[in-house]
Amino acid sequence: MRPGGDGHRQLTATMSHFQQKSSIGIETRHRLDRHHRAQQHHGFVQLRSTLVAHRHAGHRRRALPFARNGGEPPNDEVHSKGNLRGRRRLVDLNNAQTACLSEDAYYAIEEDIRVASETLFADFELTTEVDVDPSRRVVELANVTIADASNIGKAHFFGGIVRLAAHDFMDYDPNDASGGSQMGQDGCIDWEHPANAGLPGLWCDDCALTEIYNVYAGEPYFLSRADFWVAAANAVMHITSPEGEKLDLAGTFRFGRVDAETCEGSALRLPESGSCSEVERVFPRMGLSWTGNCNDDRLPVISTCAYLFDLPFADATALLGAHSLGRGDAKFSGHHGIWANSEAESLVFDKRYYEEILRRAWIPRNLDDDSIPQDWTWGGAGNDEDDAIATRADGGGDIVLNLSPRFMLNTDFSQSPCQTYEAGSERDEAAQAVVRFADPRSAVDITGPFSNNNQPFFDAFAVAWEKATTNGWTNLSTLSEACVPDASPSQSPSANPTKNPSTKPSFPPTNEPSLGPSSSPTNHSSSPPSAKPVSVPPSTNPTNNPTNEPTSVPTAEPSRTLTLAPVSSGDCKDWPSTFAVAGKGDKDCQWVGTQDGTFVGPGSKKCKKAEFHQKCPETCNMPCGCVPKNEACSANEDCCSGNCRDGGKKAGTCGNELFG
Ligand code: HEM
Repeated sequence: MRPGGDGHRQLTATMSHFQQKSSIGIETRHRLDRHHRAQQHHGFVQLRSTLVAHRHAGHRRRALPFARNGGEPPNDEVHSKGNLRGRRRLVDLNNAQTACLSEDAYYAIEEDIRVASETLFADFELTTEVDVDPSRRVVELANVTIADASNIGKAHFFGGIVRLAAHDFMDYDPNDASGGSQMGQDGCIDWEHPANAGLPGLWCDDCALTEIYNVYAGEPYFLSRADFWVAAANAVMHITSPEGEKLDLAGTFRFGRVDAETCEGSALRLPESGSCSEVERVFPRMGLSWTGNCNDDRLPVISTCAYLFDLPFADATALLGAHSLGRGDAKFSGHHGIWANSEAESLVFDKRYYEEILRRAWIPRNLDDDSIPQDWTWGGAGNDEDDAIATRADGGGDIVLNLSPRFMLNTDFSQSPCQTYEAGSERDEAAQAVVRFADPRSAVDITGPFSNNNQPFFDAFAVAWEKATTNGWTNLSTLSEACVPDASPSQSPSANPTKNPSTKPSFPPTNEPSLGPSSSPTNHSSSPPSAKPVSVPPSTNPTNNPTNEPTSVPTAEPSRTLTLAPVSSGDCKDWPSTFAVAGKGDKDCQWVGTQDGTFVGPGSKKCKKAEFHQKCPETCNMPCGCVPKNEACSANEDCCSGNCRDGGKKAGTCGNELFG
C-alpha cells in the first residue's frame, strides 16, 4: 500500500483511534484529536457520496443536503450565507431548541448513522509499513483480519456516539449551589478536558456525525444538539442490538432540550474510572440509583419494585452495560481494549458486558506503569498486553495497538461479585443486578453458561436511559407525526411560540444560560461574540396554555409534595407531562395514574407489562391510557389546541383505556 494513498489514509483514520499507549498530556491529546479529524475527512467525502447514492437509489424519505453542493465537503461560509435553505451554520445554533421532530425524521437519523457506519468502515486494507517500533516488541499484523479492523472502527464510531450522549448527561447536578448550572443533557461538553478525549474527533465541523446533524439543524426541525445526541445514541442501540431483540427507544424519546452555550466545570462532574466510589458519587447525584434497593430514598416514588417488571432499579448498573459497545483507547483514556470478547462483539449492544464480568478470572493490569491507569484484564490467547503493541516506524512516534485486549475498569467492577461486599449493601445489590442482567442458566453457577435473553438488561437500561437523558427537563415532547416546515431558519425556535409547544427547562431562573465563552475547540457549540442569550425561563416560555394560567412546571426548590396543577384551557385539561417529586427529580407522566379520570398519584394503575410500556397523561378530560410498546403518548398540546387527533379511538392516543 502506498503511504499517503487512499488505502493508507483510511487505515490510519481508524488506527488513529488506537494510537499512543504512553502517558500523554492534554496537548498531545489535542494534537491527536486534530489529526483524527483530518483523517476522518477523507472517509467522510466517501460517506457523503454513499449517502447521496443511497438516496438516489430510493432508500430515503427526504432530501439530503449533501447532494446540493455536489458532494463537496461542508463549508461554513456557504452555510453562513444562508443559501442552503434549511441549513444553518452550527455556530448559530447556541441555545437551539428543537421545534419539532417527527417519527420519520427520528428514524431517518438512524438510517443516516447506519449508512455512515457502513461507508466509513467498509473497506479496510491493512499495511505493515507503519507498525514497527524499535522500543517495543513488534507483532505480526497478520493477527488482525480485515474484518477485525473494520469492526474496530465501526464499533468505535457507534460507541463514541453513545459515550457522547452519556458525557453530556453525566454532569447533571440538580442541587448545584455553586452559582453554576444543573447541566445534564444540554448539548454541552467540555471539549478541552481530558475526560472527554476522543469525543472532539467524533463531533467536529467535518465529522460524519456532525454532518448528519446539519441535515436536521434547519427547518422544520431545528434540532438541538442535545436532542440529536440522544436520538443518535438511540439509533446506535437500535442498530446494534441483536436481531429479534431490537432495543427501540423511540417510544420513550423526548425532544425539546435547549442547548447550553457553556458548561464550565462539566467534566469535573464526570465519573473517573478509578474506584467504586465514583459510581456512588455521580449516579445518585443525578437522581439515579445504583442498586436494586426498592427502599432507597433516592428512588422515584412508586408502589412496588414490581412496577418495573420485577426488575431492580439498578440504573447505574444498567447504564454501564453500554460498555458492551465500543472500546477504550490508549491515547484517550489510557484504558486500552474492549469490554466484549471480540471486535465483532464490541459492535453489539447486548448483555455480554455482564457475562464477561462474571465468566472471567480478572487480574489487575497496568500495575507497574504509573502512566497508565490501573484496570483489569484476563489471561488468554491474544489478550496479553505485549502481544497487542506495536508502534510506528515512520518517526511519527504514535503507538499503535493492533489487537484489542479485553479489560474492565475499576468502576465496572464496582458492581461485580468478584469482590466481597457486605450482604445487603448497595454494592452487593448492584452485584446481584449484574447477575440478573447476565442471566446465567443456572442459579448455582453464575459464571455461565448464560441465556440469550437480553430483556432484563434492556428493560432496566431503557428506564435508566430515559431518566438520565431527560434529567432536569420538563414538558419535553414525544415524536410528532409530521413537522410542518413553516419556521424561518433565522428564527430561534425558542423565540417562536408556534414552533415551541410545550418545552421548558426545569432549571431555576437563576440558572439561565450564560454568555461565557464556549468550551468547545470548534465553533459548533460556541456563540459568536455578538450573540444574544436566548434564555428560556419557565415564565416566558410559550406553552399550550393561551390564558397563561399557572402551569405545574417545577421552577423552584423541590417540595415534598407532587406538583399537580393541570394545564387547562376551557374544557380541555391536560396533565403536565412531568411532575416534581421532592428530592427525586422530575418524573415523567408514565408514573401518573388515574382512577375514574381523577389523578390519584404515581403508580396507582399499571399497564400490562408485556404489551404496554407507559401511560398517557389525562388529556381532554379523557381517562389516562396505556400505550403499546414502541408507541408514545400523543402530545398534550394536540388536545388543548382542540385538535384531538382521533377522538381517542386509536390505541396510544387520547382516551385509550387499555389498563392492565
Ligand atoms: C462510572 C461511569 C463511567 C466510567 C468511569 C466510564 C469510563 C469510560 C472509559 C475510560 C472509556 C474509554 C474512553 C476512551 O478511551 O476512548 C469509556 C468508553 C465508553 N463509555 Fe463509559 N464510562 C462510564 C459510564 C458510561 C455510561 C453511563 C455510558 C452510556 C450509557 C458509557 C458508554 C461508553 C461507551 C459506549 C464507550 C465506548 C466509546 C468508544 O468506543 O469510543 N459509559 N467509558
